Amino acid sequence: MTVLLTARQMRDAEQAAFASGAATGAELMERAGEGVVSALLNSWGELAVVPSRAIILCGPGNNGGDGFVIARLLARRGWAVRVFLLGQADGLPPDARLNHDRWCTMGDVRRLPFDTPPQPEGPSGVVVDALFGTGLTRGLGPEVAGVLESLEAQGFEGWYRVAVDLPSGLCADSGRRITAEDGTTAAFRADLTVSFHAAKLGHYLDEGAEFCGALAVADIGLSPEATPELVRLVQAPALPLGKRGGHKFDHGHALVLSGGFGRTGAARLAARAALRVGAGLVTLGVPGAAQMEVAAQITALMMRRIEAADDLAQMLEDRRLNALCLGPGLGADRARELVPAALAAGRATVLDADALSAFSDAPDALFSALHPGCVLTPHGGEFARLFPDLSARLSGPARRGPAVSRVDMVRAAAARAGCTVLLKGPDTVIAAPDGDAAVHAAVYERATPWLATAGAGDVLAGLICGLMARGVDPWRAAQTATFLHVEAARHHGPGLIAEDLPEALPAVLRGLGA
Ligand SMILES: NC(=O)C1=CN([C@@H]2O[C@H](COP(=O)(O)OP(=O)(O)OC[C@H]3O[C@@H](n4cnc5c(N)ncnc54)[C@H](OP(=O)(O)O)[C@@H]3O)[C@@H](O)[C@H]2O)[C@@H](O)CC1
Ligand SMILES: Nc1ncnc2c1ncn2[C@@H]1O[C@H](COP(=O)(O)OP(=O)(O)O)[C@@H](O)[C@H]1O
Ligand SMILES: [K+]
Repeated sequence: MTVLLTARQMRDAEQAAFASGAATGAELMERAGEGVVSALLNSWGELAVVPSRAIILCGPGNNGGDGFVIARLLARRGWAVRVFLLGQADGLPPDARLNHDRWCTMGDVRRLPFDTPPQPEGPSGVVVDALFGTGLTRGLGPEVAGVLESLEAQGFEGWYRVAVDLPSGLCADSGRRITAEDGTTAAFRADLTVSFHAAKLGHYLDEGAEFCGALAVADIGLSPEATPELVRLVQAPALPLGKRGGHKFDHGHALVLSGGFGRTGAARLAARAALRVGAGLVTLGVPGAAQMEVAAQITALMMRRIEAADDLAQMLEDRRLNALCLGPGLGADRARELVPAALAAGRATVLDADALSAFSDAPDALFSALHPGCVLTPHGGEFARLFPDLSARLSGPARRGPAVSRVDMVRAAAARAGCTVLLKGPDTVIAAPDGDAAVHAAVYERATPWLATAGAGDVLAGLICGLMARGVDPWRAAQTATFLHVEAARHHGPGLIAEDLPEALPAVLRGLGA
């Protein structure tokens, strides 16, 4: 399992290595520097062949210490290396000071902010940002911002930009830029970020991936963690997806509630996704006025007339209907009518879109009716309507590092709602009420910008519902559906519209050996 760490968890891993005698700080720093050098040589093969030049910006902590190691290793390979230090050598922590002093036997150290900004001194080379890593406590002031700006000036176009551990200015826990006292949010924009031991949450959440460029994680010989609060990175389905034979009723019967005439498309998309992901049967619950419209559009899907809460309650007397999806295209009035009846039936239930927004005036009434078999799938706007206080903490400026993150807020939301909450976005965060959290990030090699298309969220709700109909618990269904959703988008590629997602699933499932 791949996990994403906070700055604190990373420090704990380091301390555990010290306590067990597995490594010293100087050894870890040496391996960190080696990791950066080998990652940059791997990323840009020409640099491994012909020595190039580097400008290395070192900060006042151990991130700066890594920079001095990198300077030494590159100079040994014949590179022309210029080193700059923010602050005084006297103030460096011991391991960073040691590497500063070793570098000083090979070359000089200039002071930051620049007396005279560095010149490119050649058409290409590498700028290394070793200013701040996991120890960033506040925003970059105007002087550091000026330094970063000077390295984006004319002449540096052909230079690669590498961040050590994290781009300076970016929070390790949240992926948000920390705001300085003057209100600015400067951060280093990297082509490649090389982190150590395990990726941090900030590499995947929020603006993280945008500023990291590409991400490499170097092994520095620390042991895997065993703390319970770790956040998992979703990189595969949470369970095998093959069907083990049996009757259609052995794979569950999902019920997707549709909106009225002219508004049935969203529910039909969700229902088709539920069927494609393997639910044995899927029925659309449709108001009378929309029956003709739906009947003209469906074949394998079934349809039942559901006008009011009583109809739904009566239908749910059939225990074979084991998973519900309400929200896509449902309409606010119908949502207020049907959601309480659906929740009272105690089935596995996905609430999305209108089924969430309809309760923005009375979220507590919704929360008290929810049960652990539910999954809420808000996008950012729906999340803000149900959890305005939590959303506000994410939208205001982050003035201190580490800053509050999407994971913190979705965990709080899941605890409040008493069920699984999935906050959608390129960085989707899923949390269970017991504090378990997972991130699925459609970034780096999994970027799927074409998923930002109308109806994509309806398909996701249907996938979760379909998996729950198959008996998958909400926590694993939410993660697996998110993974399949992005896999389907990747399989289809540009030009994707929501209708394509269910149709791409067979190939995706086949590729996964289902
Ligand atoms: N943990 C590990 O296992 C390993 C860690 N390693 C490396 O260590 C890095 C963490 O080192 P670190 O803890 O010394 O923190 P770092 O990021 O260098 O900064 C702290 C300094 O910056 C200062 N400061 C903060 N914000 C500021 C601002 N805006 N403007 C100005 N100053 C600011 C802050 O000052 P203070 O807040 O105390 O006033 C303090 O002096 C980690 O990212 C990785 O690269 C590797 O060697 C391998 C193993
Ligand atoms: N840029 C993006 N990269 C990856 N996934 C995205 C991106 N933008 C949106 N998505 C995903 O697409 C879906 C959009 O859902 P939603 O906002 O509810 O839209 P709709 O209501 O139109 O269906 C979510 O699953 C979200 O995670
Ligand atoms: K850095």
